[in-house]
Amino acid sequence: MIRWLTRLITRLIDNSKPPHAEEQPEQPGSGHDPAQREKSLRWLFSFVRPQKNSILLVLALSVLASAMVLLQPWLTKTLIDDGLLAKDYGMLVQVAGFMVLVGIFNTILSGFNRYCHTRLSGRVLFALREDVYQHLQKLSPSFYGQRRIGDLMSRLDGDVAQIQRFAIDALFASFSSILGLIGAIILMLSLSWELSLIVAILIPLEILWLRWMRRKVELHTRRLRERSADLSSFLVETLPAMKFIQASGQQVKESRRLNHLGDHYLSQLLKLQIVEFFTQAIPGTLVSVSRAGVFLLGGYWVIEGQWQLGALIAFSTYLGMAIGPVQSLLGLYVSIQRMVVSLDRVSELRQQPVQTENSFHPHELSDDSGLELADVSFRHSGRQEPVLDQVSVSIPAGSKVALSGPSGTGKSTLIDLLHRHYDPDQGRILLGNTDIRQCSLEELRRRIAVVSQEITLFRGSLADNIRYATPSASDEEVQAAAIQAQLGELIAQLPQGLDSPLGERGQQLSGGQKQRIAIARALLQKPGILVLDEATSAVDEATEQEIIRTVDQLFEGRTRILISHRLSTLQNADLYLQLEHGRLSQV
Ligand SMILES: Nc1ncnc2c1ncn2[C@@H]1O[C@H](COP(=O)(O)OP(=O)(O)OP(=O)(O)O)[C@@H](O)[C@H]1O
Repeated sequence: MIRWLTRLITRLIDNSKPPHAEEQPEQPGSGHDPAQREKSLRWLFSFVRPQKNSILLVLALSVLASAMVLLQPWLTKTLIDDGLLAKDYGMLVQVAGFMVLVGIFNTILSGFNRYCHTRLSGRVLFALREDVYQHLQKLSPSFYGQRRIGDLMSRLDGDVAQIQRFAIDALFASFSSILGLIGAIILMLSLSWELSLIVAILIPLEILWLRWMRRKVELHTRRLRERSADLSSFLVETLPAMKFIQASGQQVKESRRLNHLGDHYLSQLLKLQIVEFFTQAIPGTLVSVSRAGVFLLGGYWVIEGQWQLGALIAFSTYLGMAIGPVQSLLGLYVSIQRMVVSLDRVSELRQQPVQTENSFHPHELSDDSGLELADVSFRHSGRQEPVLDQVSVSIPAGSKVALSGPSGTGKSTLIDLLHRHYDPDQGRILLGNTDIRQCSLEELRRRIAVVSQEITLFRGSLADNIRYATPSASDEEVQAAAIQAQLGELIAQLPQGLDSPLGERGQQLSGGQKQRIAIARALLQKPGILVLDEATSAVDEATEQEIIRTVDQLFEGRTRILISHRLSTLQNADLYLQLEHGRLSQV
């Protein structure tokens, strides 16, 4: 069933490229490959399938709701022809009473239907978003280095919601439309088959028109989604940098940029609205013409006494009911185009290759394992020069290593390779005797704690931030790690001590305080290898010496790798390594 549906939709949308496609530079997420689309649609329906029971319930409710809607005009017809015109008071009271009951039942039904529908639709939305987010969690820093965060947000938010709207809302809308259409046609035929022909002429005309317009809708929707991503990117980029913008006196320039982006978005939105207006306007006009035709011909029959007034009123209501579903089905055809744009954009993220896969059968690691780089070469994608060129080094377990080298030479990249954010192009990295590609990623990253220059802090208390990588740590352990990392003074200053909230990204803390939080985090992680990558650059030399003494004391017997441009940080190491021009040498 799902396969049939995905094929049908693929065929509906892929029989031609959008206009001017050849003039457009290929955007990420603007794929037109039918096989790819079918795969994306199958992925989409994999979130709908687990909701089978809820779907059946909502479908059953929709059948009932459609029956209630179809009943109303029939009751009106009975009221007019058998009650009013036949002057039958009993019938009049009976039908009026029944109408009240149907109305109450309809209200209860539609409230319950809406509740079930929202629940189902929300479940699909969150499952979809979670799946994409989980995939994004596996992607390497190079992916994030190339992408605008605002664009990713726009895909995860706006595009996923657009897809969900189609996957659930539009499918139900089409189901009730088909039901309503079938019911209305049967009742119209029973009233007058001659007048029913009018609907039969309308439908092909509308289909032809919409087939022609849908390509334009797709093109303009794609452009609108891109403009929306531009706006999100702007906000994501500038809001966290407000202090810098103020210090540089560039507020007016940034406001102008926002205005400019807003104008682009608005003009694209208006273009889309114009296209959608014409898409709807022609079918709307055809409906008015056909309704007038029914009243002319049917009215003539009533005047001539060949037909009853109630039947004409009921017929024209059913005509409206038949045209409504036809239009919403054709509208669905257009909304598929909108959904496809979003599906392409989200699938493009979902299909980003994961560079470092987790091992299926991870090897055990021991805590006192030495580290070895054997002929390791690595080049960042898009760069000519390798960062590491056949690097080999052996670091015995428990040693203190000083790693230095000019800025931009690849020290942090080397650490990223240890953490498997990337895998070497050539060579192997061994922990103990195990290639780190054969370890569990989680275990590897727990065993190698990296404290870097850029400290990530989240909203939450100081304690929550310290135990981020070790959520099971007790309050006492958190307290001990904080004191060891020289955070005692900060804790004393904060109103609620360790439980004080840090605010967004810890903006109220100094650089040195943030670094000490990161060191406390690493202490709590109890790693076999600790890497301090310029981790103490934001504290004065005396505090730095104090932290390094503490680290040496606490991590005695464990491997420590210190990266710094300050010579004082690198004192008393067992091994001095210098990285330059891709080569690692002992000094
Ligand atoms: N994701 C990436 N994509 C492409 N190139 C990158 C990426 N990350 C880093 N580089 C490049 O790799 C080289 C090494 O960068 P890296 O950050 O490892 O240097 P570093 O020695 O740690 O520098 P610093 O001492 O200034 O922190 C630089 O030329 C940098 O521009």
